[in-house]
Amino acid sequence: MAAMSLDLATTFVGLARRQVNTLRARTTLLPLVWRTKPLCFQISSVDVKLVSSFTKTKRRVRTFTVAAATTENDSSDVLTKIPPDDRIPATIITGFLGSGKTTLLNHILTANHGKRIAVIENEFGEVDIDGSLVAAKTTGAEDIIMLNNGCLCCTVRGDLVRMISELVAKKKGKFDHIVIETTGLANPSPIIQTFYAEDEVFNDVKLDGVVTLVDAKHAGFHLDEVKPKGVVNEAVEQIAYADRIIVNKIDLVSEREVASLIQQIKTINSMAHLKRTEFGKVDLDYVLGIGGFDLERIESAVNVDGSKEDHDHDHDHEHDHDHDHHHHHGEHEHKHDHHADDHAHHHSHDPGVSSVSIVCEGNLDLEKANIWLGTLLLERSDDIYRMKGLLSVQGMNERFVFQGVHDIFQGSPDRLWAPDEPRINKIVFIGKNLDGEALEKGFKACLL
Ligand SMILES: Nc1nc2c(ncn2[C@@H]2O[C@H](COP(=O)(O)OP(=O)(O)OP(=O)(O)O)[C@@H](O)[C@H]2O)c(=O)[nH]1
Repeated sequence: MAAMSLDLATTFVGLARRQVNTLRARTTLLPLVWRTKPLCFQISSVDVKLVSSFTKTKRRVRTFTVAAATTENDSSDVLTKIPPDDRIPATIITGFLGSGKTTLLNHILTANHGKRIAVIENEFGEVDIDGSLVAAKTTGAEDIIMLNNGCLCCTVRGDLVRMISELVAKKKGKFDHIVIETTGLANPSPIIQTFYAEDEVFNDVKLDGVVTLVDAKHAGFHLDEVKPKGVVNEAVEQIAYADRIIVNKIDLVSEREVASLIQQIKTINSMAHLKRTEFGKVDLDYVLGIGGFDLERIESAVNVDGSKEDHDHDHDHEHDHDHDHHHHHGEHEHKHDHHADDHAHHHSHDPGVSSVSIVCEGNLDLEKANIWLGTLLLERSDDIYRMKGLLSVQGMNERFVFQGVHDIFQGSPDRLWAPDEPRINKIVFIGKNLDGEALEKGFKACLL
């Protein structure tokens, strides 16, 4: 048991916001509570359970808490008992039209991984399921369900909830993983939010990750496409929400084109791991069981020191791979990356969506950090697509980790800081119209 016994300042920040466009319009009051408890902490997404249960109340109050396993007296509303997270993992496969989603799905279904997979495929209109999913017959995927009367991100979210609930009710124990293939025009955000906002889903299924296929030949065109005001560029959104990006169809383009595309992708999303491939051929553990929304895996996402491009051992390239060119220590935002070769691209794609990293040593004043982050969510949660962070809070012996998708926020103490470990805070934001300098300034103002 950790010896320290702190009950750090508890700050409430009232947040009111308009919900994202695709969800019901609503006003939300969000008290943000950070606390540490003296006993061993368990990281869990249970705090989101708290979130989702609150969404049922008329005045939608959400409590973001540190969840800790403790039997200590506690009169606050902080959740203190965490059940083990044995929910069924679900993976969203997204990507623009023709990028290779079904090809990847076939690869997953035919690969030898021992997992029993239930598939939910979302296609517009009539489709020949056996035709598109050639692997369906041969692999005996536990269940293949079609959603073909609309797009998952728009009209059929309710259907998705029903299907998942039905799958769980009828087949629980008969499959190990759910894979959902979206249409090529889907915006992943409302699909992601379904996993948190709907109790029927949340109780039994946890979102494992968002895998985005990118067509190496055509993606540049779609990313650069200027949409009318207020219309999202789906290709950009699909990359922005990804945990894993697969740059597919590299057989159709030159190395230089791939490198340039990768650079462009990284300005949008510096958090995701990225792989280049042909016909969706990636290791299965690259796409399944990735824990993209797990607090215990925050570190790999916020670690901006190394390249996030993963290389298969059998896939050697002689050229320079255009690894991350992140600016460290929070000095700049990624959208103005000054890599000479690729400079032109950074100003051509939707300039609104980018990644900002802040890396900064020091201890945070809890109250200030609470207010800063709370206010940021209050004012900007529509624009903040995803965020992940690892913080050093004054007086707290553990690292504090958090992740968020728009106004959904999970935070928890993580492992103890090692005695000689530098107290380095790391945060990555992905979103629209992010002002890297302002974010860094706001963050630094919270340091002691
Ligand atoms: N040359 C080449 N073709 C590919 C590759 N991956 C997939 N394809 C082909 O590209 C076409 C589209 O692939 P799909 O897997 O159907 O793409 P999708 O994203 O599911 O397509 P939609 O459902 O229409 O959005 C198919 O003919 C595939 O065989 C690749 O790496 N290289």
